[in-house]
Amino acid sequence: MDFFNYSAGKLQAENVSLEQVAATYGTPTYVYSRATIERHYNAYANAFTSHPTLICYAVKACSNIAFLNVLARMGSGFDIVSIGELERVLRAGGDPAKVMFSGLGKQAHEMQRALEVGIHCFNVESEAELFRLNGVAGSLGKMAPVSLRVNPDVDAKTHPYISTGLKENKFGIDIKEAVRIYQLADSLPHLDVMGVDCHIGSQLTELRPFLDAFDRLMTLIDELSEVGIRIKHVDLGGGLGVKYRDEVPPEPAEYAALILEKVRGREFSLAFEPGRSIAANAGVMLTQVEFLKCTDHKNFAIIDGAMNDLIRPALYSAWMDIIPVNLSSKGGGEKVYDLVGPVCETGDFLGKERSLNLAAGDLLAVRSAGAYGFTMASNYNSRNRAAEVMVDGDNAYLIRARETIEHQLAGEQLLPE
Ligand SMILES: Cc1ncc(COP(=O)(O)O)c(C=O)c1O
Ligand SMILES: N[C@@H](CCCC[NH3+])C(=O)O
Repeated sequence: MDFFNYSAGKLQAENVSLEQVAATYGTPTYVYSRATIERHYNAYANAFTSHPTLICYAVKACSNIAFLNVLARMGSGFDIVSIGELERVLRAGGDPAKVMFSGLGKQAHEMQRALEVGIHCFNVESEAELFRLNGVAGSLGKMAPVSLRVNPDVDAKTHPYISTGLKENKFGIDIKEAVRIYQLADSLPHLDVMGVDCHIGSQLTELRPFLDAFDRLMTLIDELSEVGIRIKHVDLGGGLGVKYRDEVPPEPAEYAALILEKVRGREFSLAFEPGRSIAANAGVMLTQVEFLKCTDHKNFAIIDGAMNDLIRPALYSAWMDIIPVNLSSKGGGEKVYDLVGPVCETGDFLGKERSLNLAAGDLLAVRSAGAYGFTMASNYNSRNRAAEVMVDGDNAYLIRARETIEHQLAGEQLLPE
C-alpha cells in the first residue's frame, strides 16, 4: 500500500494535501508518513517473531528526532555510527540497551559516552579499535560488549559506492583473520565478546548474497566454538533494497523465512540494521518549478530543490521518481525536461529526460526520498537546508523548521582587528 496517493488529481500523504503542506511550509520540504514508517518497521518485527531478534533501525537513513521517536515508541533498536546519532536516539526516547554502534573510526570520547549510557554492543572493525575500546572501558571500570564486523567477501551486486562486503572494501575484518582477532578480543580484560556482525552493502535486490554471507558467518561461529568462544548474537546488518523504479526487492518476510530456516537449532539471537527499507518509501521531497528554460537542444525545468537537498542523483546517478503534485498543470502539454537545481554544478540535477507537463510554480514530489535524503543534505552554495514535516493521519506537523541564514552564520567569527 502506498501512502502517497492522488485524490481528485492532487497528491496526498495519508489524508493530507501536499499542496497544503507546500503552501504552509514552503519548498523544498521533506514529508514523511508516520503510518508508513510503522508499517515498514512492523514488516520486520512481525517476520521474526519466532526467534529472538533485535531490529536496529539504521539512523543514518533518516535521523530526524520525530522520525526516530515513532520507531522508539514501537520498541525499535537503533544502529548508530557517531555520537551525534546516539544523542539523537536518546533525545527521541530510544532505549540505549538496544543500540548497536557501527562504524570504522570510533573516537575515544564516542566510546566513552556509549559505555556510560550502556549500549547493547560495539561492532568493531579493526584490531586497533579493539585496543582503543579496551582502554576506554578500563578507564571507566567497565566491560565493553563487542562484536567483530567481519568482511565475508561476498558480492552484493549493487552500486560499487554502496557495496561494502568485498575484500577490497575498507569495511570489517577479513573473515580469514577473524578467529585470531576474536581470540585477541577474548584475551583483553575489558572486552566482553558477544556477537558477530556483517553488513555487505545497500540497496540489495536479491537475497542470495545475504544467505552466502550468513553461511560464512555460521562456519566462523563453529570455528569459534572450537576455540571456546561462544557467540550470543548474529547481526546481519542492513541492505535490503527498495523499489525506486522497476526493482522488485524481496520483502522482509521472504528474507526472514530463509534466515529462520538456517538458524533452527542454534542458540544465538539475531539482529538486523535496516535503514533504507524502513525510511525510503516513507518520504517524499516537495519542490517547486521556478523557471522553464527551453532551448533548441534541451528543455530545463529549474526547480528549487538541488543537489545540496538530495544528493543521490548526483552522487550515484540514482534514478528517483518525480511526479506532479497537481495533475492539472497550466503547462502547454508534456515535454521532455531535465529537472535541475540552482546550484553551480553541472551535476546538480534531480532527474533527466522526464516527460512532464509543467508550468512555472508547479509543485513536484520526488519519491522514495525518505532515506539518505535530508541526512545527506548540505549547505553548499550557502543554501538553507529544507524543512521536514511528518504527516500523521489528518494532520501535518513541522518536525524541523527550514534552516535560516542566521543558523548558518551562528558560530562563525571574523579574525580580531
Ligand atoms: C553498518 C551499516 N548498517 C546498516 C546500514 C543500513 O543499510 P540500508 O540502509 O541499506 O538498510 C548501513 C548502510 O549501508 C551500514 O553501513
Ligand atoms: N547513502 C547511500 C547508501 C549508503 C548506505 C550507508 N552505508 C544511498 O543513498 O544510497
